[in-house]
Amino acid sequence: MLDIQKIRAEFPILSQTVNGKPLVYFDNGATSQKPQIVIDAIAKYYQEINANIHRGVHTLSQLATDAYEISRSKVQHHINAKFAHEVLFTSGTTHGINLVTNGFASILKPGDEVIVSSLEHHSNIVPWQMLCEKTGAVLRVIPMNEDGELIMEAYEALLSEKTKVVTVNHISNALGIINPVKYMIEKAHAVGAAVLIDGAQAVPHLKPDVQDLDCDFYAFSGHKMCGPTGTGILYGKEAWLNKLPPYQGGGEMIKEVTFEKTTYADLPHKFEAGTPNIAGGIVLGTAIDYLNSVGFENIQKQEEELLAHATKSLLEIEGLKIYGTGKNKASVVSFNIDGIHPYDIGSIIDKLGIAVRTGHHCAQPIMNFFCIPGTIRASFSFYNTKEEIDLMVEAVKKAKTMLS
Ligand SMILES: Cc1ncc(COP(=O)(O)O)c(CNc2co[nH]c2=O)c1O
Repeated sequence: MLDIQKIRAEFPILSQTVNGKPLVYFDNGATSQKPQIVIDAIAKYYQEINANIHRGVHTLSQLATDAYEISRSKVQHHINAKFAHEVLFTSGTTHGINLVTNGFASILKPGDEVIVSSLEHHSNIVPWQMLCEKTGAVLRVIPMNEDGELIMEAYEALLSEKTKVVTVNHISNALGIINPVKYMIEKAHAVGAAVLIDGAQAVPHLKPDVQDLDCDFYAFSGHKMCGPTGTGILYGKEAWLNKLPPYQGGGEMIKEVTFEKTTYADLPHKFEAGTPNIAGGIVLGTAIDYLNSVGFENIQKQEEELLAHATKSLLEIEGLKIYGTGKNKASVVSFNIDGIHPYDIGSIIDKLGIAVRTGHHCAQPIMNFFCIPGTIRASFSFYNTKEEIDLMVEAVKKAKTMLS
């Protein structure tokens, strides 16, 4: 059982006031808040071991290199990757997905098919559209139902020998729907397709096991899981990463450079050109240690209670509709109130200290499906409380009264 007040005391920002009111931070789907141990780790790096990594002969460089590679190893064990060199540091989910689509530009042929889902964030749609435009491959879309769930029968009907890639998010950022990714991966592999899982919204809530999932790629961002912005991970099966060409050219990613020919470094460095976000990569490991110290079972229990309380309380408001009513959900509630634009609700409750996100959440196809301009999205983390949800519900009622 989590001691929530003790947890909250570890997050300095949670004691902030906004517009003269206590901050109620319900935009965790956009980025999570950071515990003091993560904040301190960044300062500690720059105070004690800051140096460039991997080629320095001096002690500080070795200390920084060791810390960076220890963090890589922490990520490897956290996601249960077979090898540390299957774990690539990126600047975030978007970077990781683009690294993969860049690689497939030399693999896909005209007529090949890429399957995406209708629940995707733009970061897992646009790179694939760009890839299809470049290669003549065709994008296919898995439809969703009114509950915001992907229609598996339609997915299986889309699969064929033409399918070369299936890419889907583990959890939808706009609706909170948890997709049956293990099942989808099995079906994709049965036709010989590779699978990328966009884990951006999953890693704050669960520990992905990439070997159990058997996904070929798994991308996520550090900033969504109590880590620094500008950090992320792309996991790729060794065989796939050895097949893909480098994403960027430069220092670090080479074995030998001559004007006649350059040979590339082995994994993971082939995909890690230039000076990386050293502090961010090291502190991502600190964030992972922190979440594991809280315990994902505890996190999931707390967030399930928050989701249930928010869903029940919001539905007591007349004219309120929740989008994403499927049974398997993470702690996200997207909703609207009849006749009121989400932006108007969001901006009024902000004056009362309530931080939610309104709009299309970089998931415009979902909004088009529901024929809405956007939603009000409240996304909870383990450090939020039922009392905060009650404050949000009261604020929404006040906003509704003002706007009706
Ligand atoms: C499912 C999903 N995929 C990819 C991304 C891109 O991650 P980035 O590269 O770290 O930006 C996001 C960011 N989602 C959100 C960012 O702000 N509000 C959101 O819901 C996401 O939710």
